[in-house]
Amino acid sequence: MEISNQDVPRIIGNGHSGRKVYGTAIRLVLASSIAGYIPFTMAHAQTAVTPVPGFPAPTTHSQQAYSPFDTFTSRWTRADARQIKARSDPNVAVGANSMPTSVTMPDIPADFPQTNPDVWLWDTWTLIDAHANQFSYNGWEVIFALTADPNAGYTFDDRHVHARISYFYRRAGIPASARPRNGGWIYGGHLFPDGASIKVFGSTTLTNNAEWSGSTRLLKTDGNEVAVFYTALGFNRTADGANVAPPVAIISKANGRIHADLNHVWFTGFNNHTGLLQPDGTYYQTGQQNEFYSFRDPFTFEDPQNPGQTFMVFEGNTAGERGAKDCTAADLGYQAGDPYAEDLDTVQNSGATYQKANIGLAVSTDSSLTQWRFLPPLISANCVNDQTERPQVYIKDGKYYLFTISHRSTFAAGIDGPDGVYGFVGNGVRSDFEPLNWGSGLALGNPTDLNTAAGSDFDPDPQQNPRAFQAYSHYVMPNGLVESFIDTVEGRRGGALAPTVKIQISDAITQIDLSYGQNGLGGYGNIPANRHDLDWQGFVRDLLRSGTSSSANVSLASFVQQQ
Ligand SMILES: OC[C@H]1O[C@@](CO)(OC[C@@]2(O[C@H]3O[C@H](CO)[C@@H](O)[C@H](O)[C@H]3O)O[C@H](CO)[C@@H](O)[C@@H]2O)[C@@H](O)[C@@H]1O
Repeated sequence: MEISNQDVPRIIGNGHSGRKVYGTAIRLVLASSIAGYIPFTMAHAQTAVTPVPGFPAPTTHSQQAYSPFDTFTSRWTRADARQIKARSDPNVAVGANSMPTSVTMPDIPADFPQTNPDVWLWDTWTLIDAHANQFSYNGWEVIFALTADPNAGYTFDDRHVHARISYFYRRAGIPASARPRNGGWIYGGHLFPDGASIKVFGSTTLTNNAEWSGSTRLLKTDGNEVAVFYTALGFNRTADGANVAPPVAIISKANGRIHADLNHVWFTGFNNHTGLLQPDGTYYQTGQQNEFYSFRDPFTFEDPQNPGQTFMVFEGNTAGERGAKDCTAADLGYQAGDPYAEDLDTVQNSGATYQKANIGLAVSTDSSLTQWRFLPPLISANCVNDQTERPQVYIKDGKYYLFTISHRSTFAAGIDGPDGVYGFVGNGVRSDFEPLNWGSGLALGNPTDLNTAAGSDFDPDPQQNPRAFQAYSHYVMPNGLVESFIDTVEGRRGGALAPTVKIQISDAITQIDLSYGQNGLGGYGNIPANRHDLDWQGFVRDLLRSGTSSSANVSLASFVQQQ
């Protein structure tokens, strides 16, 4: 039986709470199914999803767009997240709608190169404009990364409380095949002057502070002023590293200027750091509500559907007391009569109420981007996952993708999935987002046991599964290129840029491009600019005039002459 959109309950359309709603209507197609419960195959928006035997059907998400200022928050439900396992296990998910390999990052070799032997680096991002185009500056590609000192006496896992934002640069326009194996990034040093970022905390007493992720905007594409949006972290710790109070997290901004000559790139400014946002306890959980709260990782952008406004997405948690048993049937997201649905009380008593991530939204209220106002979250993952980190907005073919990274360890009881990048698609910044890839959300995960016929779970046992944590902090770049950093491969710790991979993105489906690089693995740290600032041509003229004839400069010159 088919029902038209007139018959669909008012989850969509202009009548819903008087909200302005964007986009097209949906159709539900009912079909016969297993086990005699209300049978259906969904044909919402574009993706048809058939339930996997033994698993629930995913939640119906219309992809319907709402105004960014609306109160609608989409849900990544338990019914959705259970699709990760349902559709990953080749023993279960055979045939259509399964994803045994299409969302798995290829194996990184254990002999990977360090990006720089003198620094550990992890979360990495690029110099972008308001639409996430990646700019070179005067012929140099520039990246920013969280870094720590491998020789300072702390462990790789304790690096977070010592994190400083650093920058790296390399000549633009040279193909990955002509670069050194480690990508050829030159370490530029810490981005901010020593002692500058702690000023955000004013007179608050701290034992130490750190700089966490992370995005950098070239404010005018024909200028050199940049704004760094980052998370200032303040800690009060005992000598053995225990927090005596919840860390203070302040989403902050500092402005500076980029400079470059024929030999190097450098920055000035960044002396004044402005705190922009701290959680409000209404939409976004505070440290008082939960000492393990997450509030960080700002990413700013302009939305073509709402010209003149600058928005920010960030990582948050649903406000309220830690562990409060207030997940709802909608957070679980099961269809009526689904035999594989869970009981709400059982879920809440499992400890899942400690996992309540969200992706937050804020809007700037001044032209200098120093005043911001919270808007309701875009997505919540109540009773599903505790951390939706480093969110980004990615617009392609008129579709709005929200990508976010998450860990296996932060999924709620009863849900399993790999460390990796998860994604959601809608028709606007605020949408009823459909989790990518058959409702699961998984866009690109680390290799797991589920990729082998013998596998049955995401067991990170290093013997069976030495690459379960091979890479993390994936960032999706123009043209579907995805960069990340190496965490652990066969027990070897990384702190280096991972090989770039490429995903094909088409509506609600993503698939790794195995024709990219060698069997899907491109160059280590292949993070190319897709735009070049206006001085680029002049810079290259100077370069040619200077007679500098290193192989890199010759490659650059020949590349430019082809443009
Ligand atoms: O360094 C803080 C920034 O890093 C992010 C994203 O990578 O948060 C990561 C997080 O740590 C986990 O991920 C690590 C891999 O990067 C892993 O090595 C570690 O074992 C994990 O705990 O850092 C905090 C503090 O540990 C934790 O809550 C996160 O999951 C990003 O969100 C931060 O800005």
